[in-house]
Amino acid sequence: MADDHDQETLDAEIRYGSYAIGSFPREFGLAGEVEDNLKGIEDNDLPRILLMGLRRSGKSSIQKVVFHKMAPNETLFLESTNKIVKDDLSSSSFIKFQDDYSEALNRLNTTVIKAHKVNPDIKFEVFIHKVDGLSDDHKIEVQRDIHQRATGDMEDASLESIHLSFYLTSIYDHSIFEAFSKVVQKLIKHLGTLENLLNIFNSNSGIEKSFLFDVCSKIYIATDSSPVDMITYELCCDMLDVVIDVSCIYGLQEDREGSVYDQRSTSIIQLNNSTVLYLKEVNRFIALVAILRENSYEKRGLIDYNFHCLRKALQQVLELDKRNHLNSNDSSASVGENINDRTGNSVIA
Ligand SMILES: Nc1nc2c(ncn2[C@@H]2O[C@H](COP(=O)(O)OP(=O)(O)OP(=O)(O)O)[C@@H](O)[C@H]2O)c(=O)[nH]1
Repeated sequence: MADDHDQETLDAEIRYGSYAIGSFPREFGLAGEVEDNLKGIEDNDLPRILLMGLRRSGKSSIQKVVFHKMAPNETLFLESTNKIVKDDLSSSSFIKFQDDYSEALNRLNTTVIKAHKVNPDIKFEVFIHKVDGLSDDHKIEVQRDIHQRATGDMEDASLESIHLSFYLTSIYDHSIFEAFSKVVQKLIKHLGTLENLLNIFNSNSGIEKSFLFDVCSKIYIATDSSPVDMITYELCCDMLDVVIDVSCIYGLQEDREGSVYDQRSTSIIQLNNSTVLYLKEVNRFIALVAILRENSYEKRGLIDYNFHCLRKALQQVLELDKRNHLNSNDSSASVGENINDRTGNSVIA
């Protein structure tokens, strides 16, 4: 796919052999465990997210900020990457935000058409990146324009069936985490079940909003069915940061042994606006973070009990997925189906 493009203007790289391993940097001490978890699953079976975009469009920065906790301003010193690797699985496309994005749109169009020919099941996610310098009105205008032009190009090529999803992103706020969350959620087979479980938990516990977080990356892999607003998501991300940071400082033994996040990880933070943040460990990689009103928190025993039931149910779903996958050798399934199966099994569990 990349062979036909000019290396100066198109850089396609596989950043992650698998989402799971990529999302747990080794310094976090979990990569080995994830690898153990994935034993028995062929490398070829793992889902891949391919980041593509023009030179300096921000691909390395996104990877570093989302998965390696790099501070956004440190990305200013990142050097250009010169690798090009071809791959035909699940794909994400990144458009660098610039005044004239015609070149990026042309590249997007060519890439999508070629990739679709190779594999009609590829999902395309377009990140309109570096929008931090734009006003809110301008952002909407740019998104509408890019959406119209990109889908118009697809129609001209008689490929109306290709669905492009668009996200406005920046590494300087939580928009990149939110966008990545939505991309990853499309790869989760049992998303509906997870969502239902969270709905039941919320309604029986007086909780307003709850998220299942991939602890290391702060991507949320599922939430209840009420709409997500950015402020709530940011608050939950901050809660997770606080818990991990405090654990890093006070939770490790003197020889720095042990994990900063384990089954004892739990935290309640009461804010001065009658809101309570509630965090609990679900498994080695996933945490539940919920928001509730102070008066609902009076029934803490009930919430803890409901969480206990939720945790068991979530673990069953994740375990079931993993077992199903390991038992399934159906090589005839479409790539899209495989991606979903795999992710539900091993990537998130
Ligand atoms: N304002 C702003 N700058 C960004 C954002 N994301 C990345 N950048 C900057 O864009 C520049 C290029 O980022 P890289 O991550 O190196 O881009 P790349 O696409 O990996 O570049 P190549 O490896 O050359 O293809 C860096 O100076 C980043 O700090 C963003 O969301 N907003």
